[in-house]
Amino acid sequence: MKLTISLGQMDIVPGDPDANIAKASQMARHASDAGADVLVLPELWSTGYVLKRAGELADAVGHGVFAEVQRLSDEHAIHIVGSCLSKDVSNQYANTSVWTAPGGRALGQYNKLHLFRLMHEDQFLKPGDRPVLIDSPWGKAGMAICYDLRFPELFSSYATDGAIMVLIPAQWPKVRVEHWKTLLRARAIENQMFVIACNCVGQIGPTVFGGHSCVIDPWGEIPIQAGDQEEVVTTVIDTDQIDDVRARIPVFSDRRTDLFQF
Ligand SMILES: NC(=O)CCC(=O)C(=O)O
Repeated sequence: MKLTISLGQMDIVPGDPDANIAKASQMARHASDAGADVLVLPELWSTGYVLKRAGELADAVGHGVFAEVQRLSDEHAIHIVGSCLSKDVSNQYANTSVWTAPGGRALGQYNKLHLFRLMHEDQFLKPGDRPVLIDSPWGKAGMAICYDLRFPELFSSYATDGAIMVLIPAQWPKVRVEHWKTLLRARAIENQMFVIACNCVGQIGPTVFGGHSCVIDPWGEIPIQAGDQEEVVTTVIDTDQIDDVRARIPVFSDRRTDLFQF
């Protein structure tokens, strides 16, 4: 099955949801004009890492920025995935990625499992308590956010549970962009699935973000990779490629499940 994906590599305006929603709106229009089925946005794209202002900037899922995304998804008939600051009924904050589908519905939501201490997430946010696999119209899709990329067991659990792709919104600094590229490729190759990752660009405080948003196929090839500027890039993937790669090198059948847990 063919799936057209756009990555909206945004230069996030810190602490200004209105400015970022305007950018997301332009990106959704651009992606829709390019024929995309799914638009992926970065991690915390509506606010950036201004976690000290979570009380003012976080929204309950379904409200505020999440409702704006639903409006964009309906208007442009496009699925949208990206993470924003959320709050729950007890006013606890999380880094939440929602898969928003046209027609006024969300297919699922995921709270970042591994909080990134270097950017103080552990001081402000509550970690997620479970992996989330979305039943998308193109097959099962695992949800991950940025630092989660360093934890291969999350990706291997998704693959074992039938994922054909994992979507990763991120704010990954330029200084470690080689880790970003290497880990994304490794996760795709070792799990023989598509890895779809959207980073941001620009600078927030002292941190410069690395861009290089990309889609990686189950063989480790990179059909599309952005540079280090704000842009929307689009590519078409064929989910049937997964069966071809898994037939060529049957790592899932060859796993030593008698020795290791997956
Ligand atoms: N926002 C993040 O989770 C950043 C993760 C990161 O930079 C890393 O090196 O890992």
